[in-house]
Amino acid sequence: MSDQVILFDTTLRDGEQALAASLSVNEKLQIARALERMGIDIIEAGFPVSSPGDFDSVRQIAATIKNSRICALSRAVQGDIDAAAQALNIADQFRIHTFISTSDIHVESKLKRDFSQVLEMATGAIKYARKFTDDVEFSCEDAGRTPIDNLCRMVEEAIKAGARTVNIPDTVGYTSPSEFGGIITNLFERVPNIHQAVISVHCHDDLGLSVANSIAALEAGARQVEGTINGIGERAGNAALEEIIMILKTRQDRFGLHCNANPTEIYRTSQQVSQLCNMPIQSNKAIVGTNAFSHSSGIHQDGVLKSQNTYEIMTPESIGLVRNTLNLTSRSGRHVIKHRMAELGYRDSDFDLDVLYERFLELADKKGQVFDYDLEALLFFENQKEADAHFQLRQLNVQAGSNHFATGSVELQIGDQIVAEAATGNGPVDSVYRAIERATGQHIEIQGFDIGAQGGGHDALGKVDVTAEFEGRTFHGMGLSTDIVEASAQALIRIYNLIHRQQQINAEKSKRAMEEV
Ligand SMILES: CC(=O)SCCNC(=O)CCNC(=O)[C@H](O)C(C)(C)COP(=O)(O)OP(=O)(O)OC[C@H]1O[C@@H](n2cnc3c(N)ncnc32)[C@H](O)[C@@H]1OP(=O)(O)O
Ligand SMILES: CC(C)C(=O)C(=O)O
Ligand SMILES: [Mg+2]
Repeated sequence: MSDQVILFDTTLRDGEQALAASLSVNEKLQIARALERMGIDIIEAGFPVSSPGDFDSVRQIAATIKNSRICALSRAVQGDIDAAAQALNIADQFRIHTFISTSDIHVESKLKRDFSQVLEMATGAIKYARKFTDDVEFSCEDAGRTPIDNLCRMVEEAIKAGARTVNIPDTVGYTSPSEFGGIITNLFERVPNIHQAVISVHCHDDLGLSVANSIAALEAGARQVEGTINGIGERAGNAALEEIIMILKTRQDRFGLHCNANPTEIYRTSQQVSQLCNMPIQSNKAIVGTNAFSHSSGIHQDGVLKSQNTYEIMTPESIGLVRNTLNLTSRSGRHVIKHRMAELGYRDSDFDLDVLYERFLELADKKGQVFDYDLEALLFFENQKEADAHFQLRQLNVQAGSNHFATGSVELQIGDQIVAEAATGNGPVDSVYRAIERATGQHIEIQGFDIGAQGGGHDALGKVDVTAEFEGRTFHGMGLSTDIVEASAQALIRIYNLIHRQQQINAEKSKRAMEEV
Protein backbone atom coordinates (compact mmCIF):
# COMPACT_ATOMS: atom_id res chain seq x y z
CA MET A 1 0.00 0.00 0.00
CA SER A 2 1.22 3.49 -0.90
CA ASP A 3 2.57 5.65 1.91
CA GLN A 4 1.27 8.82 0.22
CA VAL A 5 -1.70 10.55 1.87
CA ILE A 6 -3.93 12.67 -0.36
CA LEU A 7 -4.93 15.93 1.34
CA PHE A 8 -8.49 17.09 0.68
CA ASP A 9 -9.42 20.52 1.97
CA THR A 10 -13.05 21.46 2.48
CA THR A 11 -12.63 24.87 4.14
CA LEU A 12 -14.60 26.48 1.31
CA ARG A 13 -17.48 23.96 1.55
CA ASP A 14 -17.84 22.33 4.99
CA GLY A 15 -15.91 25.19 6.62
CA GLU A 16 -18.04 27.82 4.97
CA GLN A 17 -21.23 26.09 6.18
CA ALA A 18 -20.29 27.32 9.68
CA LEU A 19 -19.84 31.00 8.85
CA ALA A 20 -22.29 33.70 9.81
CA ALA A 21 -21.54 35.65 6.65
CA SER A 22 -20.82 33.86 3.40
CA LEU A 23 -17.50 34.65 1.77
CA SER A 24 -17.37 36.75 -1.39
CA VAL A 25 -15.94 35.22 -4.57
CA ASN A 26 -12.80 37.32 -4.12
CA GLU A 27 -12.37 36.05 -0.55
CA LYS A 28 -12.87 32.43 -1.63
CA LEU A 29 -10.30 32.90 -4.38
CA GLN A 30 -7.78 34.24 -1.85
CA ILE A 31 -8.26 31.11 0.28
CA ALA A 32 -8.09 28.78 -2.73
CA ARG A 33 -4.81 30.38 -3.84
CA ALA A 34 -3.34 29.94 -0.35
CA LEU A 35 -4.40 26.27 -0.31
CA GLU A 36 -2.90 25.70 -3.74
CA ARG A 37 0.35 27.26 -2.58
CA MET A 38 0.32 25.06 0.50
CA GLY A 39 0.26 21.99 -1.78
CA ILE A 40 -3.25 20.75 -1.05
CA ASP A 41 -4.13 17.99 -3.53
CA ILE A 42 -7.90 18.46 -3.72
CA ILE A 43 -9.83 21.65 -2.89
CA GLU A 44 -13.56 21.24 -2.36
CA ALA A 45 -14.69 24.67 -3.54
CA GLY A 46 -18.41 24.53 -2.78
CA PHE A 47 -21.84 23.04 -3.38
CA PRO A 48 -22.88 24.63 -6.70
CA VAL A 49 -26.58 23.77 -6.62
CA SER A 50 -27.02 25.50 -3.27
CA SER A 51 -26.92 29.08 -4.65
CA PRO A 52 -25.90 31.10 -7.72
CA GLY A 53 -23.13 32.67 -5.57
CA ASP A 54 -21.71 29.24 -4.74
CA PHE A 55 -21.94 28.19 -8.39
CA ASP A 56 -20.04 31.33 -9.51
CA SER A 57 -17.30 30.92 -6.93
CA VAL A 58 -16.72 27.24 -7.78
CA ARG A 59 -16.52 28.21 -11.44
CA GLN A 60 -14.04 31.01 -10.83
CA ILE A 61 -11.89 28.85 -8.57
CA ALA A 62 -11.92 26.05 -11.16
CA ALA A 63 -10.86 28.58 -13.79
CA THR A 64 -8.03 30.00 -11.66
CA ILE A 65 -6.40 27.19 -9.68
CA LYS A 66 -4.04 25.01 -11.67
CA ASN A 67 -1.96 22.99 -9.21
CA SER A 68 -4.71 21.56 -6.98
CA ARG A 69 -7.66 19.62 -8.32
CA ILE A 70 -10.99 21.36 -7.75
CA CYS A 71 -13.96 19.42 -6.50
CA ALA A 72 -17.61 20.29 -5.88
CA LEU A 73 -20.28 18.60 -3.79
CA SER A 74 -23.66 17.29 -4.93
CA ARG A 75 -26.41 15.24 -3.35
CA ALA A 76 -27.16 11.93 -5.03
CA VAL A 77 -29.49 13.62 -7.49
CA GLN A 78 -28.95 14.48 -11.14
CA GLY A 79 -29.74 18.22 -10.81
CA ASP A 80 -27.00 18.65 -8.21
CA ILE A 81 -24.51 16.68 -10.32
CA ASP A 82 -25.38 18.75 -13.42
CA ALA A 83 -24.75 21.96 -11.47
CA ALA A 84 -21.43 20.65 -10.14
CA ALA A 85 -20.31 19.56 -13.62
CA GLN A 86 -21.31 22.88 -15.19
CA ALA A 87 -19.43 24.84 -12.53
CA LEU A 88 -16.31 22.66 -12.80
CA ASN A 89 -16.02 21.89 -16.51
CA ILE A 90 -14.02 25.07 -17.15
CA ALA A 91 -11.04 23.14 -15.68
CA ASP A 92 -9.27 20.37 -17.63
CA GLN A 93 -9.55 17.95 -14.73
CA PHE A 94 -11.96 18.09 -11.83
CA ARG A 95 -13.66 15.92 -9.24
CA ILE A 96 -17.38 15.49 -8.58
CA HIS A 97 -18.18 14.50 -5.02
CA THR A 98 -21.59 12.96 -4.48
CA PHE A 99 -22.97 11.68 -1.20
CA ILE A 100 -25.91 10.11 0.55
CA SER A 101 -26.53 8.98 4.12
CA THR A 102 -26.16 5.33 5.04
CA SER A 103 -26.95 5.21 8.78
CA ASP A 104 -30.36 3.87 9.86
CA ILE A 105 -31.33 7.12 11.54
CA HIS A 106 -30.54 9.22 8.46
CA VAL A 107 -32.00 6.74 5.97
CA GLU A 108 -35.27 6.34 7.88
CA SER A 109 -35.83 9.72 9.56
CA LYS A 110 -34.21 12.13 7.12
CA LEU A 111 -34.35 10.52 3.70
CA LYS A 112 -37.54 8.57 4.53
CA ARG A 113 -36.40 5.64 2.42
CA ASP A 114 -35.03 2.15 2.98
CA PHE A 115 -31.42 1.09 2.56
CA SER A 116 -31.93 -0.60 -0.82
CA GLN A 117 -33.45 2.60 -2.26
CA VAL A 118 -30.50 4.59 -0.94
CA LEU A 119 -28.10 2.06 -2.47
CA GLU A 120 -29.82 2.54 -5.81
CA MET A 121 -29.68 6.35 -5.54
CA ALA A 122 -25.98 6.20 -4.68
CA THR A 123 -24.96 3.93 -7.55
CA GLY A 124 -27.20 5.86 -9.98
CA ALA A 125 -25.57 9.13 -8.93
CA ILE A 126 -22.03 7.75 -9.22
CA LYS A 127 -22.70 6.37 -12.71
CA TYR A 128 -24.27 9.66 -13.75
CA ALA A 129 -21.34 11.69 -12.38
CA ARG A 130 -18.94 9.42 -14.29
CA LYS A 131 -20.45 10.77 -17.53
CA PHE A 132 -18.72 14.07 -16.73
CA THR A 133 -15.43 12.93 -15.22
CA ASP A 134 -13.46 9.81 -14.26
CA ASP A 135 -12.70 11.37 -10.91
CA VAL A 136 -15.81 10.70 -8.83
CA GLU A 137 -15.80 10.60 -5.05
CA PHE A 138 -18.67 9.06 -3.12
CA SER A 139 -19.36 9.68 0.58
CA CYS A 140 -21.42 7.50 2.89
CA GLU A 141 -22.79 10.28 5.10
CA ASP A 142 -22.93 9.31 8.79
CA ALA A 143 -20.77 6.24 8.09
CA GLY A 144 -19.60 6.38 11.71
CA ARG A 145 -23.09 5.29 12.84
CA THR A 146 -23.82 2.94 9.92
CA PRO A 147 -24.19 -0.82 10.60
CA ILE A 148 -20.97 -2.35 9.30
CA ASP A 149 -22.74 -4.84 6.98
CA ASN A 150 -24.56 -2.00 5.24
CA LEU A 151 -21.40 0.08 5.05
CA CYS A 152 -19.43 -2.78 3.46
CA ARG A 153 -22.21 -3.30 0.93
CA MET A 154 -22.41 0.39 0.07
CA VAL A 155 -18.65 0.72 -0.36
CA GLU A 156 -18.49 -2.36 -2.60
CA GLU A 157 -21.37 -1.15 -4.80
CA ALA A 158 -20.02 2.41 -4.96
CA ILE A 159 -16.70 1.12 -6.27
CA LYS A 160 -18.48 -1.13 -8.80
CA ALA A 161 -20.51 1.90 -9.96
CA GLY A 162 -17.30 3.81 -10.67
CA ALA A 163 -16.30 5.77 -7.55
CA ARG A 164 -12.52 6.24 -7.54
CA THR A 165 -12.53 7.57 -3.99
CA VAL A 166 -14.89 6.36 -1.29
CA ASN A 167 -15.15 8.62 1.71
CA ILE A 168 -16.09 7.37 5.18
CA PRO A 169 -17.30 10.38 7.18
CA ASP A 170 -17.87 10.46 10.89
CA THR A 171 -20.45 13.15 10.18
CA VAL A 172 -21.51 13.75 13.77
CA GLY A 173 -18.14 13.11 15.45
CA TYR A 174 -19.50 10.11 17.34
CA THR A 175 -16.79 7.47 17.19
CA SER A 176 -13.62 6.93 19.20
CA PRO A 177 -10.23 6.44 17.50
CA SER A 178 -10.12 2.66 18.02
CA GLU A 179 -13.73 2.35 16.85
CA PHE A 180 -13.19 4.47 13.75
CA GLY A 181 -9.88 2.80 12.90
CA GLY A 182 -11.74 -0.51 13.37
CA ILE A 183 -14.35 0.50 10.78
CA ILE A 184 -11.61 1.13 8.22
CA THR A 185 -9.88 -2.18 9.09
CA ASN A 186 -13.20 -3.97 8.68
CA LEU A 187 -13.73 -2.42 5.26
CA PHE A 188 -10.27 -3.54 4.14
CA GLU A 189 -10.95 -7.06 5.41
CA ARG A 190 -14.47 -7.47 4.04
CA VAL A 191 -14.91 -5.44 0.85
CA PRO A 192 -13.45 -7.53 -2.00
CA ASN A 193 -12.85 -4.68 -4.49
CA ILE A 194 -11.61 -2.14 -1.92
CA HIS A 195 -8.16 -1.79 -3.48
CA GLN A 196 -9.74 -0.38 -6.65
CA ALA A 197 -10.53 2.88 -4.80
CA VAL A 198 -8.83 5.26 -2.44
CA ILE A 199 -10.44 5.15 0.99
CA SER A 200 -10.91 8.60 2.43
CA VAL A 201 -11.98 9.85 5.85
CA HIS A 202 -13.82 12.98 6.92
CA CYS A 203 -14.15 13.45 10.68
CA HIS A 204 -16.07 16.00 12.71
CA ASP A 205 -15.06 17.28 16.11
CA ASP A 206 -18.19 16.99 18.26
CA LEU A 207 -16.27 15.04 20.91
CA GLY A 208 -12.92 16.65 20.15
CA LEU A 209 -11.69 13.46 18.43
CA SER A 210 -11.68 14.41 14.76
CA VAL A 211 -7.91 14.54 14.29
CA ALA A 212 -7.29 11.44 16.44
CA ASN A 213 -9.95 9.54 14.46
CA SER A 214 -8.44 10.66 11.14
CA ILE A 215 -5.00 9.45 12.20
CA ALA A 216 -6.41 6.12 13.41
CA ALA A 217 -8.04 5.71 9.99
CA LEU A 218 -4.77 6.47 8.20
CA GLU A 219 -3.06 3.84 10.34
CA ALA A 220 -5.76 1.38 9.27
CA GLY A 221 -5.18 2.05 5.56
CA ALA A 222 -7.17 5.15 4.54
CA ARG A 223 -5.10 7.22 2.10
CA GLN A 224 -7.12 10.40 1.72
CA VAL A 225 -7.89 12.66 4.63
CA GLU A 226 -10.39 15.51 4.59
CA GLY A 227 -10.32 18.54 6.83
CA THR A 228 -10.38 22.30 7.03
CA ILE A 229 -7.91 25.00 7.97
CA ASN A 230 -8.17 25.86 11.69
CA GLY A 231 -10.75 23.06 11.93
CA ILE A 232 -13.65 25.34 11.02
CA GLY A 233 -16.84 23.61 9.95
CA GLU A 234 -20.35 22.54 10.78
CA ARG A 235 -21.03 22.65 14.58
CA ALA A 236 -17.76 21.89 16.47
CA GLY A 237 -15.97 21.80 13.13
CA ASN A 238 -13.93 19.39 11.03
CA ALA A 239 -10.53 17.82 11.54
CA ALA A 240 -7.92 20.61 11.42
CA LEU A 241 -5.84 19.93 8.34
CA GLU A 242 -2.81 21.81 9.64
CA GLU A 243 -2.73 19.48 12.66
CA ILE A 244 -2.90 16.39 10.45
CA ILE A 245 -0.12 17.73 8.20
CA MET A 246 2.14 18.41 11.18
CA ILE A 247 1.38 15.01 12.72
CA LEU A 248 2.41 13.33 9.46
CA LYS A 249 5.55 15.45 9.18
CA THR A 250 6.59 15.41 12.84
CA ARG A 251 5.77 11.74 13.47
CA GLN A 252 7.03 10.34 10.20
CA ASP A 253 9.06 7.97 12.38
CA ARG A 254 5.85 6.45 13.75
CA PHE A 255 3.41 6.54 10.83
CA GLY A 256 5.77 6.39 7.86
CA LEU A 257 3.32 8.43 5.77
CA HIS A 258 3.97 11.33 3.38
CA CYS A 259 1.91 14.20 2.07
CA ASN A 260 2.54 16.92 -0.50
CA ALA A 261 1.87 19.90 1.76
CA ASN A 262 4.50 22.54 2.34
CA PRO A 263 4.15 23.11 6.11
CA THR A 264 5.83 26.53 5.98
CA GLU A 265 2.64 27.84 4.35
CA ILE A 266 0.53 26.78 7.35
CA TYR A 267 0.79 29.86 9.53
CA ARG A 268 0.02 32.37 6.80
CA THR A 269 -2.89 30.31 5.44
CA SER A 270 -4.32 29.86 8.91
CA GLN A 271 -4.18 33.62 9.58
CA GLN A 272 -5.79 34.37 6.25
CA VAL A 273 -8.65 31.92 6.83
CA SER A 274 -9.20 33.26 10.34
CA GLN A 275 -9.35 36.88 9.14
CA LEU A 276 -11.48 36.30 6.06
CA CYS A 277 -13.88 33.98 7.85
CA ASN A 278 -14.06 36.18 10.94
CA MET A 279 -13.27 33.12 13.07
CA PRO A 280 -10.60 33.92 15.70
CA ILE A 281 -8.15 31.15 16.61
CA GLN A 282 -8.16 29.99 20.22
CA SER A 283 -4.78 30.97 21.73
CA ASN A 284 -3.91 27.44 22.89
CA LYS A 285 -4.94 25.79 19.61
CA ALA A 286 -2.39 23.21 18.45
CA ILE A 287 0.05 24.37 15.76
CA VAL A 288 -1.46 27.80 14.98
CA GLY A 289 -2.59 29.26 18.32
CA THR A 290 -0.61 32.30 19.52
CA ASN A 291 0.64 30.29 22.50
CA ALA A 292 1.56 27.17 20.53
CA PHE A 293 5.26 28.06 20.62
CA SER A 294 5.54 30.20 23.75
CA HIS A 295 6.97 28.95 27.02
CA SER A 296 5.74 30.49 30.27
CA SER A 297 7.19 28.73 33.29
CA GLY A 298 10.78 28.91 34.55
CA ILE A 299 11.67 25.23 34.22
CA HIS A 300 10.42 25.15 30.63
CA GLN A 301 12.16 28.43 29.76
CA ASP A 302 15.39 27.14 31.29
CA GLY A 303 15.06 23.93 29.26
CA VAL A 304 14.39 25.76 25.99
CA LEU A 305 17.35 28.07 26.58
CA LYS A 306 19.58 25.03 27.04
CA SER A 307 18.13 23.10 24.12
CA GLN A 308 15.04 24.10 22.18
CA ASN A 309 13.86 20.54 21.65
CA THR A 310 13.47 19.92 25.39
CA TYR A 311 9.99 21.44 25.07
CA GLU A 312 9.47 21.99 21.34
CA ILE A 313 8.66 18.97 19.18
CA MET A 314 8.61 21.19 16.09
CA THR A 315 9.91 24.68 15.43
CA PRO A 316 7.78 27.75 14.74
CA GLU A 317 9.81 28.14 11.53
CA SER A 318 8.53 24.76 10.34
CA ILE A 319 5.00 26.21 10.03
CA GLY A 320 6.26 29.48 8.55
CA LEU A 321 6.40 31.51 11.73
CA VAL A 322 9.73 33.26 11.36
CA ARG A 323 11.17 35.20 14.29
CA ASN A 324 12.00 38.83 13.51
CA THR A 325 15.38 40.35 14.30
CA LEU A 326 14.82 43.68 12.53
CA ASN A 327 12.88 46.55 14.05
CA LEU A 328 10.42 48.05 11.63
CA THR A 329 9.94 51.76 12.27
CA SER A 330 9.26 54.91 10.23
CA ARG A 331 12.98 54.98 9.43
CA SER A 332 12.75 51.60 7.67
CA GLY A 333 12.80 51.49 3.89
CA ARG A 334 11.11 49.43 1.19
CA HIS A 335 13.86 46.79 1.11
CA VAL A 336 13.35 45.66 4.67
CA ILE A 337 9.57 45.53 4.23
CA LYS A 338 9.96 43.40 1.12
CA HIS A 339 12.51 41.19 2.92
CA ARG A 340 10.26 40.70 5.95
CA MET A 341 7.21 39.94 3.82
CA ALA A 342 9.27 37.29 2.00
CA GLU A 343 10.36 35.83 5.37
CA LEU A 344 6.70 35.68 6.35
CA GLY A 345 6.02 33.62 3.23
CA TYR A 346 4.53 36.28 0.95
CA ARG A 347 5.53 36.55 -2.67
CA ASP A 348 6.11 39.82 -4.53
CA SER A 349 2.88 39.24 -6.44
CA ASP A 350 0.89 39.13 -3.18
CA PHE A 351 1.20 42.85 -2.57
CA ASP A 352 1.95 46.22 -4.11
CA LEU A 353 5.13 47.25 -2.31
CA ASP A 354 4.55 50.99 -2.78
CA VAL A 355 1.01 50.84 -1.39
CA LEU A 356 2.03 48.60 1.50
CA TYR A 357 5.00 50.85 2.27
CA GLU A 358 2.80 53.93 2.30
CA ARG A 359 0.36 52.28 4.74
CA PHE A 360 3.31 51.03 6.80
CA LEU A 361 4.72 54.58 7.13
CA GLU A 362 1.33 55.98 8.16
CA LEU A 363 1.13 53.32 10.85
CA ALA A 364 4.76 53.64 11.95
CA ASP A 365 4.22 57.40 12.41
CA LYS A 366 1.31 56.68 14.70
CA LYS A 367 2.70 53.81 16.76
CA GLY A 368 6.49 53.76 16.43
CA GLN A 369 7.35 50.10 16.00
CA VAL A 370 5.41 48.02 13.49
CA PHE A 371 5.15 44.27 14.13
CA ASP A 372 4.54 41.27 11.84
CA TYR A 373 0.89 41.07 12.81
CA ASP A 374 0.52 44.77 11.87
CA LEU A 375 2.07 44.18 8.45
CA GLU A 376 -0.15 41.16 7.82
CA ALA A 377 -3.23 43.06 8.96
CA LEU A 378 -2.36 45.98 6.66
CA LEU A 379 -1.93 43.62 3.74
CA PHE A 380 -5.18 41.83 4.49
CA PHE A 381 -7.00 45.15 4.74
CA GLU A 382 -5.51 46.42 1.46
CA ASN A 383 -6.49 43.18 -0.32
CA GLN A 384 -10.07 43.73 0.80
CA LYS A 385 -10.20 47.22 -0.69
CA GLU A 386 -11.53 47.81 -4.14
CA ALA A 387 -10.29 50.78 -6.14
CA ASP A 388 -13.72 51.37 -7.68
CA ALA A 389 -15.68 50.94 -4.43
CA HIS A 390 -19.00 52.78 -4.67
CA PHE A 391 -18.85 54.08 -1.09
CA GLN A 392 -15.59 55.55 0.19
CA LEU A 393 -14.86 57.19 3.52
CA ARG A 394 -13.06 60.50 2.92
CA GLN A 395 -13.20 62.10 6.35
CA LEU A 396 -14.54 61.47 9.79
CA ASN A 397 -14.78 63.61 12.94
CA VAL A 398 -16.18 62.84 16.36
CA GLN A 399 -16.81 64.82 19.47
CA ALA A 400 -17.37 62.65 22.51
CA GLY A 401 -17.06 62.97 26.26
CA SER A 402 -18.48 61.41 29.40
CA ASN A 403 -21.45 63.76 29.86
CA HIS A 404 -23.11 64.27 26.52
CA PHE A 405 -24.24 62.50 23.44
CA ALA A 406 -21.44 62.11 20.95
CA THR A 407 -21.56 63.96 17.64
CA GLY A 408 -20.11 62.38 14.54
CA SER A 409 -19.69 63.81 11.08
CA VAL A 410 -18.57 62.04 7.92
CA GLU A 411 -17.71 62.90 4.36
CA LEU A 412 -18.30 60.07 1.92
CA GLN A 413 -17.69 59.67 -1.75
CA ILE A 414 -20.73 57.88 -3.15
CA GLY A 415 -20.19 57.11 -6.81
CA ASP A 416 -19.03 60.45 -8.20
CA GLN A 417 -20.75 62.55 -5.52
CA ILE A 418 -19.34 63.88 -2.25
CA VAL A 419 -21.87 63.72 0.58
CA ALA A 420 -21.33 65.14 4.09
CA GLU A 421 -23.59 64.41 7.06
CA ALA A 422 -23.56 64.68 10.85
CA ALA A 423 -25.56 63.02 13.61
CA THR A 424 -25.63 62.59 17.35
CA GLY A 425 -25.55 59.17 18.92
CA ASN A 426 -25.10 57.12 22.02
CA GLY A 427 -21.28 57.13 21.94
CA PRO A 428 -18.84 57.92 19.12
CA VAL A 429 -19.40 54.78 17.04
CA ASP A 430 -23.17 55.14 17.16
CA SER A 431 -22.97 58.81 16.11
CA VAL A 432 -20.73 58.00 13.14
CA TYR A 433 -22.92 55.06 12.11
CA ARG A 434 -25.96 57.34 12.17
CA ALA A 435 -24.11 59.94 10.10
CA ILE A 436 -23.12 57.27 7.55
CA GLU A 437 -26.70 56.05 7.40
CA ARG A 438 -27.89 59.61 6.71
CA ALA A 439 -25.27 60.09 4.01
CA THR A 440 -26.16 56.85 2.22
CA GLY A 441 -29.91 57.13 2.85
CA GLN A 442 -29.94 53.39 3.51
CA HIS A 443 -30.51 51.58 6.82
CA ILE A 444 -28.56 48.42 7.48
CA GLU A 445 -29.51 46.01 10.24
CA ILE A 446 -26.34 45.30 12.23
CA GLN A 447 -26.19 41.82 13.74
CA GLY A 448 -22.71 41.54 15.19
CA PHE A 449 -20.11 44.11 16.23
CA ASP A 450 -16.72 43.03 17.59
CA ILE A 451 -13.78 45.22 18.52
CA GLY A 452 -10.41 43.60 19.05
CA ALA A 453 -6.80 44.66 19.22
CA GLN A 454 -4.41 43.41 16.56
CA GLY A 455 -1.37 42.89 18.80
CA GLY A 456 -0.64 44.14 22.30
CA GLY A 457 -0.23 47.61 23.88
CA HIS A 458 -2.46 50.67 23.94
CA ASP A 459 -1.19 51.75 20.53
CA ALA A 460 -2.24 48.45 18.91
CA LEU A 461 -4.25 48.49 15.73
CA GLY A 462 -7.96 48.27 16.50
CA LYS A 463 -9.77 45.67 14.40
CA VAL A 464 -13.52 45.89 14.03
CA ASP A 465 -15.66 43.13 12.54
CA VAL A 466 -19.26 43.90 11.73
CA THR A 467 -21.89 41.53 10.40
CA ALA A 468 -25.13 42.85 9.00
CA GLU A 469 -28.17 41.42 7.35
CA PHE A 470 -29.71 42.62 4.13
CA GLU A 471 -32.54 40.86 2.30
CA GLY A 472 -31.94 37.61 4.17
CA ARG A 473 -28.18 37.46 3.54
CA THR A 474 -25.45 38.18 6.05
CA PHE A 475 -22.48 40.34 5.07
CA HIS A 476 -19.17 40.76 6.91
CA GLY A 477 -17.04 43.92 6.92
CA MET A 478 -13.69 44.47 8.62
CA GLY A 479 -11.99 47.75 9.51
CA LEU A 480 -8.49 48.36 10.78
CA SER A 481 -7.02 51.53 12.25
CA THR A 482 -5.26 52.84 15.33
CA ASP A 483 -8.55 54.72 15.85
CA ILE A 484 -11.35 52.28 16.65
CA VAL A 485 -14.05 54.73 15.54
CA GLU A 486 -12.42 54.95 12.12
CA ALA A 487 -12.03 51.14 12.03
CA SER A 488 -15.74 50.84 12.87
CA ALA A 489 -16.67 53.22 10.06
CA GLN A 490 -14.47 51.32 7.57
CA ALA A 491 -16.14 48.02 8.51
CA LEU A 492 -19.60 49.49 7.93
CA ILE A 493 -18.57 51.09 4.62
CA ARG A 494 -17.27 47.69 3.47
CA ILE A 495 -20.71 46.23 4.15
CA TYR A 496 -22.38 49.04 2.18
CA ASN A 497 -20.11 48.16 -0.75
CA LEU A 498 -20.82 44.43 -0.52
CA ILE A 499 -24.55 45.10 -0.44
CA HIS A 500 -24.25 47.53 -3.34
CA ARG A 501 -22.43 44.87 -5.39
CA GLN A 502 -25.11 42.31 -4.51
CA GLN A 503 -27.82 44.74 -5.61
CA GLN A 504 -26.04 45.28 -8.93
CA ILE A 505 -25.78 41.49 -9.47
CA ASN A 506 -29.49 41.09 -8.64
CA ALA A 507 -30.44 43.92 -11.01
CA GLU A 508 -28.36 42.40 -13.85
CA LYS A 509 -29.95 39.01 -13.26
CA SER A 510 -33.51 40.35 -13.35
CA LYS A 511 -32.66 42.38 -16.49
CA ARG A 512 -31.37 39.22 -18.17
CA ALA A 513 -34.44 37.27 -17.04
CA MET A 514 -36.73 40.02 -18.46
CA GLU A 515 -34.85 39.96 -21.76
CA GLU A 516 -35.22 36.17 -21.97
CA VAL A 517 -39.02 36.52 -21.46
C1 LIG B 1 -23.06 16.52 6.05
C2 LIG B 1 -23.09 17.69 5.16
O1 LIG B 1 -22.34 18.60 5.36
S1 LIG B 1 -24.15 17.68 3.87
C3 LIG B 1 -23.96 19.21 3.06
C4 LIG B 1 -24.73 20.27 3.75
N1 LIG B 1 -24.70 21.43 2.94
C5 LIG B 1 -25.79 22.08 2.60
O2 LIG B 1 -26.89 21.77 3.01
C6 LIG B 1 -25.58 23.23 1.65
C7 LIG B 1 -26.64 24.28 1.71
N2 LIG B 1 -27.93 23.69 1.39
C8 LIG B 1 -28.79 24.19 0.47
O3 LIG B 1 -28.51 25.16 -0.21
C9 LIG B 1 -30.12 23.51 0.34
O4 LIG B 1 -30.35 22.71 1.48
C10 LIG B 1 -30.20 22.62 -0.95
C11 LIG B 1 -30.14 23.54 -2.18
C12 LIG B 1 -29.04 21.63 -1.02
C13 LIG B 1 -31.50 21.84 -0.98
O5 LIG B 1 -32.56 22.72 -0.73
P1 LIG B 1 -34.08 22.20 -0.78
O6 LIG B 1 -34.31 21.55 -2.09
O7 LIG B 1 -34.93 23.35 -0.43
O8 LIG B 1 -34.19 21.03 0.30
P2 LIG B 1 -33.94 21.05 1.88
O9 LIG B 1 -32.57 21.52 2.18
O10 LIG B 1 -35.04 21.75 2.60
O11 LIG B 1 -34.06 19.48 2.21
C14 LIG B 1 -33.10 18.59 1.75
C15 LIG B 1 -33.73 17.55 0.80
O12 LIG B 1 -32.65 16.82 0.19
C16 LIG B 1 -32.74 15.42 0.57
N3 LIG B 1 -31.38 14.96 0.69
C17 LIG B 1 -30.50 15.22 1.69
N4 LIG B 1 -29.32 14.68 1.40
C18 LIG B 1 -29.46 14.06 0.22
C19 LIG B 1 -28.58 13.33 -0.59
N5 LIG B 1 -27.33 13.18 -0.22
N6 LIG B 1 -29.03 12.85 -1.76
C20 LIG B 1 -30.31 13.03 -2.14
N7 LIG B 1 -31.20 13.70 -1.41
C21 LIG B 1 -30.77 14.22 -0.24
C22 LIG B 1 -33.52 15.45 1.87
O13 LIG B 1 -34.10 14.19 2.13
C23 LIG B 1 -34.55 16.53 1.55
O14 LIG B 1 -35.47 15.96 0.63
P3 LIG B 1 -37.08 16.11 0.77
O15 LIG B 1 -37.34 17.51 0.34
O16 LIG B 1 -37.60 15.11 -0.19
O17 LIG B 1 -37.42 15.85 2.19
C1 LIG C 1 -20.87 15.61 2.66
C2 LIG C 1 -20.12 14.83 3.68
C3 LIG C 1 -18.78 14.39 3.18
C4 LIG C 1 -19.93 15.59 4.95
O1 LIG C 1 -19.58 16.74 4.98
C5 LIG C 1 -20.10 14.83 6.19
O2 LIG C 1 -20.59 13.71 6.18
O3 LIG C 1 -19.75 15.41 7.25
MG1 LIG D 1 -18.78 17.27 6.96
